[in-house]
Order: sequence, then structure tokens, then C-alpha cells
Amino acid sequence: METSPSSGSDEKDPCRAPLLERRRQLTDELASSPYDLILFLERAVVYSNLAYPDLAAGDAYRALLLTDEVRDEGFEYHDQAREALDKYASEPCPEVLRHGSLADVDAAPDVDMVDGHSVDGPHPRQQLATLASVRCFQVLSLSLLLCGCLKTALSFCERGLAVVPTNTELNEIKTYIEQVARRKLRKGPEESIDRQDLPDRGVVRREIYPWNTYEPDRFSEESLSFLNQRLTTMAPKCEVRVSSLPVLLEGESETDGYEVIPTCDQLGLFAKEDIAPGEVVLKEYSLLTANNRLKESTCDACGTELPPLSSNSQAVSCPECYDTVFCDEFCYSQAEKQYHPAICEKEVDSIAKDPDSKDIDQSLYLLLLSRLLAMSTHQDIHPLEVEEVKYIWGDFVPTEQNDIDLSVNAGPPPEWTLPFSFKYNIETPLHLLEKMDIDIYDTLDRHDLWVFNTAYSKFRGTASARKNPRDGRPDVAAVHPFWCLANHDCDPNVTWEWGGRMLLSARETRVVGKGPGGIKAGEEILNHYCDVDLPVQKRREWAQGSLGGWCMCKRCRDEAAYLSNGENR
Ligand SMILES: C[S@@+](CC[C@H](N)C(=O)[O-])C[C@H]1O[C@@H](n2cnc3c(N)ncnc32)[C@H](O)[C@@H]1O
Repeated sequence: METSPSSGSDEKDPCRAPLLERRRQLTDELASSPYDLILFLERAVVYSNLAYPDLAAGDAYRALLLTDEVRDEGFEYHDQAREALDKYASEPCPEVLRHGSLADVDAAPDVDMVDGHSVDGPHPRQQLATLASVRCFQVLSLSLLLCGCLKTALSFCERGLAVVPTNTELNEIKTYIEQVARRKLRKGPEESIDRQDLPDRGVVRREIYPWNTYEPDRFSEESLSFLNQRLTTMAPKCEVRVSSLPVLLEGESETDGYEVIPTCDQLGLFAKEDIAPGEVVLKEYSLLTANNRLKESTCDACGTELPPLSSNSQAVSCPECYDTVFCDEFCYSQAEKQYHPAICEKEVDSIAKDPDSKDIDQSLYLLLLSRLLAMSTHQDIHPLEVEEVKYIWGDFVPTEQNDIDLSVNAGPPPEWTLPFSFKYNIETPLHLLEKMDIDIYDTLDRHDLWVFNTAYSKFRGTASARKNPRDGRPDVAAVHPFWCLANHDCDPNVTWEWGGRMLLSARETRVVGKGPGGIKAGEEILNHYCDVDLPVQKRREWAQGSLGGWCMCKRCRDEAAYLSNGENR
């Protein structure tokens, strides 16, 4: 059973509380009736009303898959989906299907159904499945349009129109999609639009969802002592503490020359003892890694480049699925312990591999999600409870700041920040789970879309990637949950290197003033996420895209204030 933590935004907006309660009820009902497509559709509508169009699309897609299950006897969950729908067949049409001109569907001719499955007669169940599929197409196309995924929105809209060409809502949605496409592509009303040019990536809310009970209080004694206990072997001279960080600004500001600037509390890594120049600060092993090459030459577990095969190579192949190679016995045993049995011989190897160059980043994040799902499945815990992700901060924005204000005095809409696409957030993760022989309906608690989105938020702020030296394309990525606790500074006191283990070492010399390196007890470990040789403007542009705002570290502020004083002289 889900509990709903109270959310500040509910008090501000009384309409949200009943919707959140309805969402909770429907989620509980789905836990006991997981193949009920009507419940999924109802929850999709609640998500739409709560302004989570991505989550609405996720539920409508599961409902659509279930309509296929109902229709096709050969499908795996046919019996369960049919039985769940039969509950509604003898009753008046469920409320969620009585929408606008949806009743047209009853009159539709012996419909040649979605995905080419034909209806085997006018059985009420089949009619209901047809009606439900059209409702799914409506919710999917409108929600994906709102998420900025126009190409996929249009394709679902057209699939719906193929079933009921005169449906008013679908025709309206098609017009909206075309209007938005014209605006985005700067096309006049008479100019034709090439479907291939339609944008298919958007942004959605990045937040700790009001019902997410998995996020720990990262500042509590309990969390800090857990993290510090783990840190003793990796970084014996460091500790995790609360750190006061500059608030990232949206752009240039007058505050560069100020002594005091706004700050916020986050976590950071601090030296407990003096650390000498060149000394290793942290050495971390993580197998939350990803590789997007189909024929990879890296260890499946730690991502290290494998040495050429030779008689003294220590590389080990899994004896069951021979293609999976590990750099040595240690990595193989760790993989066996933490994730590999969940995907061994499961044909997941080719998913998201060798992507188009425009999809490289999304494919790497998807492969990290895939590893996380294998870890949680093998360890039999919720994905957000996996130690490697549990304590990561996902740069979440407060729920109330993400909310859409529908009042007449509303300001501009909020800027959502989590990159989203139908393919990488909804379709492929579900496909991957199916390949892992996981029932995507019966495990909703662990594999709901909001769980994937939360994991993506965490990966996006913390994963490091490595470029392939042969063509410069990023092809390996990893999340090192302790390394990523060290905050960024453009005058870092450490350097980092990832090759099987993530290594942080104290710098021999500092960037600013070329002063001596080394870190004194009590000082914060200052990492660098960008190339610190870039000029201040470029570093700040990088921070805007990567940290989510203008870098306000001392070096950036000093350099920017110096430049602007020069201009004013
Ligand atoms: C890899 S995490 C660092 C650890 C993080 N502070 C925590 O509490 O887990 C990166 C996030 O920390 C924050 N951060 C790191 N360096 C920063 C800096 N120099 N100024 C402001 N925020 C910073 C940003 O929110 C960034 O997205």
C-alpha cells in the first residue's frame, strides 16, 4: 500500500489533494488488479489533471498494450487482461470511456483493429477494448504533445484516427499538433511539414513526486552516518557533511562583485585530515555502468577497456552467456552477486546499442537504467532502494514550483527540466523489462514511470562518460555515488580519472595563482566537472547546461567581476 507524504503544494492548491488521493486509490487497486486497463486509463486521466502529462502517457501506453492482450489469444497476458475487462462488460460503460465523441466508436464498422488485430465479433468485451484503445490514443497523443514529443504524438493520433476517422477529439489533437509543429519549425500555414523534422524530445517535471516515499532525508544523522561508514574504506581521510553552495543563477547578475551571495544546503565531501599533494583522496568501485557499443571491448561490470586477448589475459566470460566478458574474476563475482543473473541469456544485449549520434546521451542513460533494473531485480529490492542511487540528489525542483497555475493571474508557465522522450522513458524501459521476463503489470510498484524518471533525474546530474578514443563518441558511462558527492569548483583541489576504479587525487598545484596543492583538514574536496582551462564565459555556459545554472564559484565571480570592471573603465 502506498502512503502519501503530505506536500506543501496541496495546502496551496486544494484541487490537488483529492486528485492525489484518487491516484493513491487507483495505484492500490492496480496492485490487486494489475491487468485492469480501465484502472490504468483512469489513473492516466488523474495524472493529466495533476499536470503530469508524461505519467499520463505512461499509463495510457500500458492500457493500450493491455487492449492488445485482450484481443490476441496468443499474447502472454491474454487471460488476465480479458478477465479484468470482463468485470466491466456487463455494467454501464466506465466513466473514463464516456468522453466527448467517443461513443462514435460503438458505431464504427467491424473494425480492423489496432496493430492489425481484427475484432472477432461484436462481443461487448471486444467493443470495450476498441473503445478503450481509442481513449488510449487520445490520452497518448495529447499528453505527448504537451511533453514536446510531437512526432510520436502524431503517430498515436493517426493510429486512433485509423480506427475512428471522424472522432472529434483526435481530429482536434491533430490540428493542435500541426499548429505547434508549425510554430516550432517556423513554417507558414501553407507550407508542408516533413514528419521526420518533427521534434520528438521534450522536458517534464523533475521532482520528488508527492507519493515518493523512497527518498531518504539526506541530512539526517542516520543517512550521514551510513554514508560515512561506507566512505571509510574508499576515502579514509574524508567525510560527508552538509555543504553551503552558491545558488545557481539563471544568467549574468550584478552579484559577481558581492562579498555575500545566496547559498543553499547540499551535501559535499570534506577532508578530515591533511591530504598531501598528489595523494589519492578517494578510490571507488562501481558497477552501475553502461556501454552503448554492441561489440564492446570493455568489462561488463566496471567498464574498463579490456586488454587484447592473450595467454596471460585475466578476462573471464560468463559460462552461461559466453558473450559477456569481465576484466577479471573479481568483476565477474561482483556482477554475479549484484546483477548479472537477472539478465544472463535474456537477449537484452542489443537494446539501445550503437545509437544514432543524436541519441547517444539518451542511450547511455537508458543503459544505466537497465543496469539499475537488473540490480534491483537480482537483489529483490525497489530500484530506488539500490544503494548506488538511494542517496543521490537528482537536482529536483520543488513540486509547487513545477505546478501549472491555471488561475487568471498566473505568471509564465514553469520551466520543467527533466529531458523526456516516449522511446527512452516509456517504450524501451518496458521492452527491456519484458526481455528480462519481468511482468510489467504485476511489478508496477517497482517499475512505474515515475520510478524511471526519478532514476533518470539522479543519473543526469551525476553520471560521468568516457569517449571512445577511435571516434570521440561517448560510449561508456558510470555512476559513482561517492565520487559524485564532491561538488564542483573552477579552482579544484583534486583531479579525477576513471579506469575501472574512480580515482580522486589531490592536485599538485592549484589552477588559480598556481599555488601548491594539497588539502587541509576541514577543507571541502573541490572536484571539477568541466574543463577548467576554458574562459569564464564558456565555463558558465557549460554550467548552465550541466549544473542547471550560471556557476557562482569564487573563481568565476572574480574573473567575471574583473572583466566587467575592465569594460566599465
Ligand atoms: C554531483 S552532485 C554534487 C553533490 C551534491 N551537492 C549532493 O548534495 O549530493 C552535483 C550537484 O551539486 C550541486 N553543485 C555542485 N557544485 C556546485 C557549485 N559549484 N555551485 C552550486 N551547486 C553545485 C548542483 O546542484 C549539482 O547539480
